[in-house]
Order: sequence, then C-alpha cells, then structure tokens
Amino acid sequence: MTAPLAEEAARLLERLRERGPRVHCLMNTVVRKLVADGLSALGAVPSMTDAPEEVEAFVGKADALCVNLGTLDAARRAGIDRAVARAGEARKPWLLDPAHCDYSPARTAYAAGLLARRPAVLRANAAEFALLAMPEDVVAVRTGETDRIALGAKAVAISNGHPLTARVTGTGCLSGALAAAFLALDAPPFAAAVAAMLALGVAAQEAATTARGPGSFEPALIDALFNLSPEDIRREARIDHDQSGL
Ligand SMILES: Nc1ncnc2c1ncn2[C@@H]1O[C@H](COP(=O)(O)OP(=O)(O)OP(=O)(O)O)[C@@H](O)[C@H]1O
Ligand SMILES: Cc1ncsc1CCO
Ligand SMILES: [Mg+2]
Repeated sequence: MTAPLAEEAARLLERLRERGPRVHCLMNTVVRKLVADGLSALGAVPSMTDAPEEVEAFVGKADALCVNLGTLDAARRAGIDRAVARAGEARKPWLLDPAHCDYSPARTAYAAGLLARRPAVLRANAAEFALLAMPEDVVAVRTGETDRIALGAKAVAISNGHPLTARVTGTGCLSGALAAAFLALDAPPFAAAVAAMLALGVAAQEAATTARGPGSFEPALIDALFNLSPEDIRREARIDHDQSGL
C-alpha cells in the first residue's frame, strides 16, 4: 500500500508550513533564484552563501544543507568541504545533487567522494545517477518522467508531474532543495524525498493548467508551490511500489 506514504507526505507539508525550516544551499550560479523562490513559496527559508570563510556559520544557522555541484571552482569546492564537515559535526541532514557529474571525470570523482561522506539523500537525473555507486544507507532519488526513490530494497515510483518541468532549467536542482527542506524537519530521509517529489510533481500539474510554455510555467510553478495543500497531495499522489530497481 502506498496511501500511507502520501498521507505522511501531506503531514510533512503541514509541518513544513508550521515550522518554516531553514535550508542552506550551496547552489550552482545558474538556478539560485528559481531554487530560492521555490523554497520560499513552499514555506521554507533559504540561504545561499558559499564563501568558504562564512559557510560554516550559515550551516550552523540552518536545519539542513543542500549541496549542488552545478558550477564548481576551487573556492566553491573549499566551501562545500567545510559545509559538509560542519553539517556532520552538528548532525544536520544534507543532500547531494551531483549536477553535471556526467560531463567531467573530475566532477564524477568529486561527487563519489562526497557520496562517501554519506548525505542523507542523493538526487540526480538519469545520466548522473548511472555513474555513481549508491551506498546502501543513502536514499537515492532519480528524477525523470517518473521519479524513483530507493533505500536498499525499498523503492517507489512517483508518476506525478508534467513534461514542461523538464523544459525549465533548474527544476531538478529545485527538487533536491525541496527534499532538503523536508529533511530539515527531521523526517526520515525516504519520507522527505517522497514528500518533495510529490510536492513538486503535483504543483507542476497545477502550473501546467495555465502555462503557455516554459516561460509562463516557471512563475505558475512558484504560485502552485505556494498554494499547494496537504489535501492536494492526498488527492493527486500517484505512487507505486517499484520492483524495477534503480
Ligand atoms: N518527461 C518528463 N515528464 C514529467 N516530468 C519530468 C520529465 N522529465 C523530468 N521531469 C521532472 O522535471 C524535474 C527535473 O528533472 P530532471 O531529471 O530533468 O533533472 P535535472 O536534469 O537535474 O534538471 P536541472 O539540471 O535542470 O535542474 C523533476 O521534477 C522531474 O520529475
Ligand atoms: C545549465 C547548468 N550548467 C551548470 S549548472 C546548470 C543548471 C542545472 O542543470
Ligand atoms: Mg541536474
């Protein structure tokens, strides 16, 4: 039965709205605005500094950390290393998005090294996911037409969403940041990942009812995240047990 997962997601959305968790994002420079707006619209509080000399203080103020590799340079790597170390010391959950690790061997190796430091969740698209060996104890989220979420042998497939989502750059990055927002509630990582993929997928369906293309879809998606209700998740969730493996 998957209905309990949808119910848990609906309750997590209620809790997120009550608590307004803080999420620190080391986000690529392309999509920061979309990700910050999406987090705020849903009810979380984003911050985005990645300067090495400040990042530990920002992680200290946050309830969860989202590490996205999309645009890397030496300073950002230094910031990521310090932020992940601080999250570990402070026992704050963190999520890894190995964005574009399929484009460069150096980035694949860096992503594998971060994965060995045990984020609670890894969120990747299919090409990125195929290059990484998942540790048994890290929740894996592979987005695409169907979003697949797995922890060891437990796996579900979520078929909510709309194809326009893939035509707006950064919606994958946003999905990871939303998962970090649910992790920030101290939710079990599998439930946090399910809640985030349902929230974005159901919001995308709503946004697509008014959008005329990717340009108008983007603000409609922000509005839909703002207006999304726990009841929308209960009613619209399309979750199946997934035997196919990731
Ligand atoms: N064909 C599709 N139909 C419906 N939804 C889709 C489709 N492809 C992707 N999505 C959704 O789009 C979002 C982005 O997923 P995708 O796998 O494209 O991430 P990504 O490549 O990392 O994106 P980005 O790097 O632009 O952030 C997810 O919410 C996913 O569910
Ligand atoms: C387009 C792009 N290039 C580096 S990061 C990024 C956004 C996430 O794909
Ligand atoms: Mg990506």
